[in-house]
Amino acid sequence: MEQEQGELDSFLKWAAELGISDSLQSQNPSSCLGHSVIVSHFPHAGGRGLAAARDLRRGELVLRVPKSALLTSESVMKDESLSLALKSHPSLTPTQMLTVCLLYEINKGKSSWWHPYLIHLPRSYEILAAFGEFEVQALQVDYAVWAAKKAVTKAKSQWKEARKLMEELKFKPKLLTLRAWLWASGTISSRTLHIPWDEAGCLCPVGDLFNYAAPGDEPNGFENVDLLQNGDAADDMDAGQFDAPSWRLTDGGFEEDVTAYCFYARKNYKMGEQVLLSYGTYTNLELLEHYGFLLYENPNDKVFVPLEDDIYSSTSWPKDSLYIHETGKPSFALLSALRLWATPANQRRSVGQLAYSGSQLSLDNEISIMKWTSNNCLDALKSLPTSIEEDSLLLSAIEKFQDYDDPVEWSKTALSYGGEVCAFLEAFDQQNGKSSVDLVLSNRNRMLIDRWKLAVQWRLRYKKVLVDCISYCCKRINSLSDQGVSAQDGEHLGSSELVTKVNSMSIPQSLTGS
Ligand SMILES: C[S@@+](CC[C@H](N)C(=O)[O-])C[C@H]1O[C@@H](n2cnc3c(N)ncnc32)[C@H](O)[C@@H]1O
Repeated sequence: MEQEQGELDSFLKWAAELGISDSLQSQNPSSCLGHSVIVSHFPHAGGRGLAAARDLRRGELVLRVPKSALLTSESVMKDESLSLALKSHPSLTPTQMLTVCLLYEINKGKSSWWHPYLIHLPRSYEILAAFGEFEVQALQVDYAVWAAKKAVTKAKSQWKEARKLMEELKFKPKLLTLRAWLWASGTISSRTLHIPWDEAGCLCPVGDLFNYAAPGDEPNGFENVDLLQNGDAADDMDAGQFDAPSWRLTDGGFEEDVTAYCFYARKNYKMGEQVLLSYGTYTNLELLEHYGFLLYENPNDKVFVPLEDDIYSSTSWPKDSLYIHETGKPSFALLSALRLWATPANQRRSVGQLAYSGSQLSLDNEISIMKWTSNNCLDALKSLPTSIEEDSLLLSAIEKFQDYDDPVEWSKTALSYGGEVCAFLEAFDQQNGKSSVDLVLSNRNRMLIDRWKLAVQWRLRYKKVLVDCISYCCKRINSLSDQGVSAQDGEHLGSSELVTKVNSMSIPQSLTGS
């Protein structure tokens, strides 16, 4: 513990020497922090992060990192032999190049200029590309499994393409492995910030200690520079957003006039509160893919359910706009597409304009699409191998495993759960070639458990949104039926049947955050 603190202190001193500072007025030579922010620990919101060192006002500059302190391909390539070697591999992407640059610096060990920074990087990452087959399958939902497989395959092929260059650069054998590549690309994916001169972005000492909060919580109109390294600007198709001015979603960016990366408080903070940064607008699957975590409450989450082919073909809305919001409400485009689809084909043209503008077409039409949507969500839930209750139990079991210090106790408890827990232990033993009892406490094994937990959390969030959607549809059906016009008996019956089913699907408190 003392050693850790000592290393952190020398890192902050090194950073101060490079001109990194959280103060515009005074420069403290022994630490770059202390005036606006300090390093702190937030076990339930990202682990290590930055806390307000005093009350901060929204818009205040909280950290400045000069360009000369940024680790970019350009800055690492000041090394001539690396620069020459990279030039002979022009087909590598900017991100592959930055990944090689990072490993190149790691390969130098203590002699790397960035050594004081590099030793504070996390040991491992939980991004999708690092998922093993077991964790991939634990996601259960087809499109998530597909995204994870794609991420794994992409990482492998990028590593293979870069291997020759890394051999030419005489990397230590350990740094030539896929595992080292996954670590380096995890670092790049989860920590780089946007810079205008390199699409791979930069690693920003100290600036990469800000944890994430989704954009949208702070009052509208906070304008600042952009930092959308992996992300896209909000592309939600909901009503009211079409004409929204493209106000920026982030709170930090590279500023040419001061040649530095600057970070601002996105809202007022009380002393001790965690100062958060918005890296961009992400769904939970995207957060998992790029950053290796997800949010219990993510206003930007989107859930997709399988739709019939003729729904897609009866509308011009893009497929990725047909989703369900975190609240359970179908997206604007999904409602519009369903309203059109539920209209007889020969009448669609006449109601098209109304449907695309987001209007309800008729009570009958609205009730039928609500009913269809709730049934479709129920079918999607039933098609998954485990229920919400089972996932909740499994999650609490995984949480218990994470707390165990005694491997024998761990494995005894694990075996008593059966099902997916036993399958995990088997997969785990196969991967390690040893018994899980011997290995359970190692960091690597804790990491496997962490990834499995994330997969279960993700699918549980998915299921909860479907349940909320069913609830939403039921309420709509009942309120439309209460309007008294055109509601058919069967429909009311159907909706209460759905409500009963919905009520029986409980959501664990740990996940709802309540
Ligand atoms: C730029 S780093 C932030 C600093 C990081 N916590 C550290 O210790 O170096 C981004 C990583 O922090 C973690 N993180 C950031 N925000 C988070 C949040 N709201 N919840 C959970 N983990 C978060 C994720 O592991 C993510 O990949």
